[in-house]
Amino acid sequence: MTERSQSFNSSEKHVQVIARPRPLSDNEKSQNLTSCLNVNETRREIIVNCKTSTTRFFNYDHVFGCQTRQQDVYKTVVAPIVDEVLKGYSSTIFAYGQTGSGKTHTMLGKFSIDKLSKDTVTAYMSILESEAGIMPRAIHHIFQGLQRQYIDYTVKITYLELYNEELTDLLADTTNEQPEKIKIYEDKDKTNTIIGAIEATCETPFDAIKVLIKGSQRRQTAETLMNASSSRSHSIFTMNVTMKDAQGDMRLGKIHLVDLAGSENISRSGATDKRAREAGTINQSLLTLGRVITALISNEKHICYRDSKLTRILQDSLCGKTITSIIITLSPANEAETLSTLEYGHRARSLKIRPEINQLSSKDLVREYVDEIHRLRQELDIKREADGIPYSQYTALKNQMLLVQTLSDNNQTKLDNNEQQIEQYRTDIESLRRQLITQQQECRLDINERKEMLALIRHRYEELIQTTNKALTFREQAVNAIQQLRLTRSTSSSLIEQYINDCRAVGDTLQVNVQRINDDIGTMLSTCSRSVGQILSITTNISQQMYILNEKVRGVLSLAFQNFHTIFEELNTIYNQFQTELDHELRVLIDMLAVEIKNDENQYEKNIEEEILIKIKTCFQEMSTSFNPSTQSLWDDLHTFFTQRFSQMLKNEFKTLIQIPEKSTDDDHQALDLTTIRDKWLNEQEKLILSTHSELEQLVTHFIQSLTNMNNTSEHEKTNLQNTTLLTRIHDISTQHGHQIRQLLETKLQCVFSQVRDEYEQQCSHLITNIECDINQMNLILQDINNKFDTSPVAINDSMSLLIKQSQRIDVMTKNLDYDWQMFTQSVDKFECEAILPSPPMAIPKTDAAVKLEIGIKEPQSRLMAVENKENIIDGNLLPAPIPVPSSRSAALPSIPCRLKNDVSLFNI
Ligand SMILES: Nc1ncnc2c1ncn2[C@@H]1O[C@H](COP(=O)(O)OP(=O)(O)OP(=O)(O)O)[C@@H](O)[C@H]1O
Repeated sequence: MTERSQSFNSSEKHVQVIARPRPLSDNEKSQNLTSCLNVNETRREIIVNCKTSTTRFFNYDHVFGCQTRQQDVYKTVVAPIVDEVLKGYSSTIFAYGQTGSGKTHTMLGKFSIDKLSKDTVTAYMSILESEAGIMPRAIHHIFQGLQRQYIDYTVKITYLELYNEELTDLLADTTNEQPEKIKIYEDKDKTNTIIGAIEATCETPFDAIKVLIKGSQRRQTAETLMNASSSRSHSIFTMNVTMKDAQGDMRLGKIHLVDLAGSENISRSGATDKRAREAGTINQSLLTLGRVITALISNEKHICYRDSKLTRILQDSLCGKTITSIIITLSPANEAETLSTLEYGHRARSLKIRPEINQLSSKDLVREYVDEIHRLRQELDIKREADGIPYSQYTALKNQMLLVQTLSDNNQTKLDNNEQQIEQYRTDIESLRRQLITQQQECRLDINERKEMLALIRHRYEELIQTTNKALTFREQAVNAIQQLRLTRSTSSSLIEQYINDCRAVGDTLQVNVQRINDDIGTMLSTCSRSVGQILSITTNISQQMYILNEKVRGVLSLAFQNFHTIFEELNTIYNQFQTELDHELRVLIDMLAVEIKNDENQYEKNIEEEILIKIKTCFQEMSTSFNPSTQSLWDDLHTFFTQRFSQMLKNEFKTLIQIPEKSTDDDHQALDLTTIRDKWLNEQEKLILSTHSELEQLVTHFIQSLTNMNNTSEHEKTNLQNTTLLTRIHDISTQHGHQIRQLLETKLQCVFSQVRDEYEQQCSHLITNIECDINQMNLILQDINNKFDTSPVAINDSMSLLIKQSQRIDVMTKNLDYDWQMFTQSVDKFECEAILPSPPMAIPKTDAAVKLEIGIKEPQSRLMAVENKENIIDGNLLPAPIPVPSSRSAALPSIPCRLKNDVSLFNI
């Protein structure tokens, strides 16, 4: 047999006592208090480790550990009792213990009042939460059982508070200023009935929960030192359940859930004055309860129920027909109170009970009602007698009553007759009722569904209301925010307008400034472009000037070269003339010698003749040899001299020209001393001419010396006649022609140099003037640009960059000019090398005397065959030695005029 089923079927039982200690609170832990309890749940035993006395052991019907969950307490202790209530038993569950030991926690639990007050459905759902106590769980359990087991039921709840021996209806309307006084009425059966208390009829568990919430909120609490929210009152939550099963049997179930006030004594709780009274009263009630329990245990005749309202209300619960349980709650840190509570519980456990089911059939009910009517009549008689009604009247009344009774008896017969009819009707009604019940059940199910739906809708509605409230709050906040925004916007818009105006003003100023700057830049740009144009025109001008100069230089050079050519032609002519004359004289001499030789032919032996012929031939050969190199050397010297002079002259001239603009551009502050340069140049030219003159003289002297050497060589041949004559002739010729050559050269050179000098002077002065003019112009432009930059600092950067670009371009142009000049110089050098060299002397034509001399020489030669030298005699012509020319130049040596004409392009710059 299970624990649940075995509990109340036996005839006699004792009051169930359950012990439930709570864990140490944070406050107790902070005070380093320790638990005096040990719990053995299996053996249902509590061990108290007493500090002052020996260890105490207590056994109960159930013992829970301090960590036992609410649902386990309910399941173990309360659920079996509720099952019995649903069968029609009455039951009472007390929570007994000192303040703060956990009575309210066990009975109501952390069934948050705030939570409950807000949302009933949520509260109801939280019944099954871990911290919910016995009351909400019992409500849920009872309604579940009723819906499952019975076809009809009513649940009525009363919720009373006993405070200071004053009963308060916790379900009464608080707005009613004069609430109805609650009285306890005791009938002749010594049964106490409470009159004036509201019985809340609950159709659904939600209604019951609502009632519980309402009562709990009203429950009066007071603060003591021992518990911050101590309950100083007893609360009695009663559920009366009338159940009707399918057979029509009625059952009356009843459950009292009693949360007693703290059981502590006054001194230890610290209560004083009013609180002391409260505490005293509390203890008095509990003492009475204890005394009642003791009396019941001792089977005393007189049980002092009437000593307190608590015992009067709970009289039927204590008298034995009710299933009674006491849950003793324990504070483990308080040894004395714990012991007191444990002893109280232990004593209560001896209380015997014989629970009876409260089941009534319809006949029993009718009989009960008839008995009740009879009892009431008797009471009325006694009352009337007590109130002094005259007996005659009473007799008359009694007769009347007897008459009524007779009539009643008659009627009773009729009634009995009718009763059968009624019984018949009842059977019919019963069958109808069954049908109705079936329909009702269906409807109930439907209603339940609808109720659940309604509950859900209500839940949703409440949520909606909450949301709407939130939305309204939010709307208000939004409206406020919008108003603030509007305010801010109006403030901001004025500020923004002001700001825009300021910006516009600044913009206008900026525009004006930008316009001015643009104008300045435009002016500067136009100035710069003008300057650039001017610089370009200057550059072009310089280029033109350079080109003109170049052309002029080329003309001068051409003229000079023509002059030199003429001079060389003349010199060549002179040379030819001299050569012819010399040749002529030599031939004359040879003829003379030949005549003399013929005359002396007889005087000399053949051997001597041959010897003399050899000697003569050698002599002429040497003469010729010594003469030709001399003349060749002379031409070489002349060529070198002219080449050097002319080249140097040209270089100096152009360098001077080029240095002038360079100087002027590099240093604007240095004045050009062109006159000094020019004078210097002229002096140098004069010096050159003088040195040329002296060198020419030296050359002529050298020439004469060469001829003298020739003479000496001739003398050396010991042919006095020949030598003397030849020497004399040669000397004469040399003197005469050397003088002529010298004079001619001097004249021509002076003429050429003066011409060249004049031309150069003119061109240079003209060119320098132009360049000076251009430079001045450029300086002016630069000055102008500088002034512009000074007045318009904004455009400095652009103009500077432009200027830098211009100066870079000028640099480039200068470099180009320099490069062109170098090219030009190189071209001139090349030209000099190619053009200044005189053309080689032409072959000397043979004269008759020469031919004769040659034949005269050749004949003995052919005879002798020993002394013939073929190198210098080719095809019978006597050739002069070739002019030594450097090999590098010999490859390209065209005639001077042709070269000048063809190479004009070389001088283009
Ligand atoms: N078994 C338990 N487990 C955890 N906490 C508990 C337990 N019993 C009680 N408490 C806690 O102890 C404190 C006091 O409990 P409770 O208010 O129920 O005591 P009480 O006996 O009803 O006091 P009073 O007589 O003053 O009303 C509460 O904070 C409660 O949550």
